[in-house]
Amino acid sequence: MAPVPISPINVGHIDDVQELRKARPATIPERFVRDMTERPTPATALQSPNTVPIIDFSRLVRGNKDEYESEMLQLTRACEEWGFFQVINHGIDLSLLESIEKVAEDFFVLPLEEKQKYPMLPGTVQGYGQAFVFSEDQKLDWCNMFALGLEPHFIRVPKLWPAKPLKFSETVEVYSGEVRKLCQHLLEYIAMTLNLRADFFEEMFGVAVQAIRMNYYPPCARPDLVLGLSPHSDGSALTVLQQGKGGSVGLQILKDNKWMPIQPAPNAFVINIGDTLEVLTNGKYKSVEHRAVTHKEKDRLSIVTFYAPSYEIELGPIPELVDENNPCKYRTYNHGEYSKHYVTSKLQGKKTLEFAKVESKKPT
Ligand SMILES: COC(=O)C(/C=C/C1=C(C)CCCC1(C)C)=C/O[C@H]1C=C(C)C(=O)O1
Ligand SMILES: O=C(O)CCC(=O)C(=O)O
Ligand SMILES: [Fe+2]
Repeated sequence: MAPVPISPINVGHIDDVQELRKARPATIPERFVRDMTERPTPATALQSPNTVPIIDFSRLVRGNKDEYESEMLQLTRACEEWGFFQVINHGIDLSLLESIEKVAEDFFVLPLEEKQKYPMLPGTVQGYGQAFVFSEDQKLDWCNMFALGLEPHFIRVPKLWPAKPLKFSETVEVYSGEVRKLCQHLLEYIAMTLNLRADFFEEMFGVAVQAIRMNYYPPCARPDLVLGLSPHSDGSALTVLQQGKGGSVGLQILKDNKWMPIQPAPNAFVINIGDTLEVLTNGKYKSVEHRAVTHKEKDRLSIVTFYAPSYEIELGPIPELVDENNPCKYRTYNHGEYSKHYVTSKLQGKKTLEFAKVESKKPT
């Protein structure tokens, strides 16, 4: 008997949102219209746009004793209470931030046929398209994505690196090298806020996995009905997000059970703690749920770097961070398996982290 083909995932037809925007249909296609409970919150019900803590990186690196100590306190508070912070004076050349934004914009404005030379196939996470779609009846995000695995090199898929715009690959390489160093330094300071050795994470992570994802959100005639990106927490250890200049305010985080918009500080990166740090710190530092909303007239671009341990490592709560007041909440698992679980599950709040939770003991 002929081998039975493994059934491909049937995701149905996925409309490209930039093309939809150009066609301006009279109504938003049903697959993008969210159920009432999922729709963006009316502005009046949002948490006021309180700014997430701002960390002045230059004060950590070369501040005097007082500056260093107050910045470290701020960093601790950010990781414990917010799971999000913005980093200013990060030392990465602003011209590089402009260049990555420019090549990303130039990529997204290419004709659809050109972008579709690099398809993100159903069930995969690299290339151009929509990730995390696994069925025909799943709601779609009002977003076009382009994602590439970067480090270690074996996760690269060379045929997905675009030929146009000409400077795309070169710019991604230089930018990612700088963001990688920033992640390494931030993790050193984060380790020290936990009374761990500065090189603790660097040593544990091995050759860290790094990926880049560019998200483009065209304007939407009915931003009240759709989501730019479904609520989720990131599977990474750290995520570094650059928001395009002049775009709408689109990122929202779940703070005290209410959605709060994040107003980007000029030339800053938004950093968030991913699931992996939540597990390693036994929940002391939180990976916070976030989503993106769209705007009636403005588009928005975000350039996101995921930084995570090598797939080989086994991880679980750091023993120093577990005690009778903070009992072990997560099991030990292989990070490669978690990554696989993450990229094969739909974005659904913090659901993917259930993979790592220790089953709660039933009262006897
Ligand atoms: C669309 O992709 C993602 O959202 C994403 C995937 C990142 C990855 C690649 C694009 C290439 C292969 C590596 C990796 C899975 C990291 C999110 O990344 C999160 C999820 C995990 C797990 C993680 O480490 O970052
Ligand atoms: O575009 C944004 O602001 C959010 C992006 C994001 O959360 C992600 O890519 O994981
Ligand atoms: Fe995210």
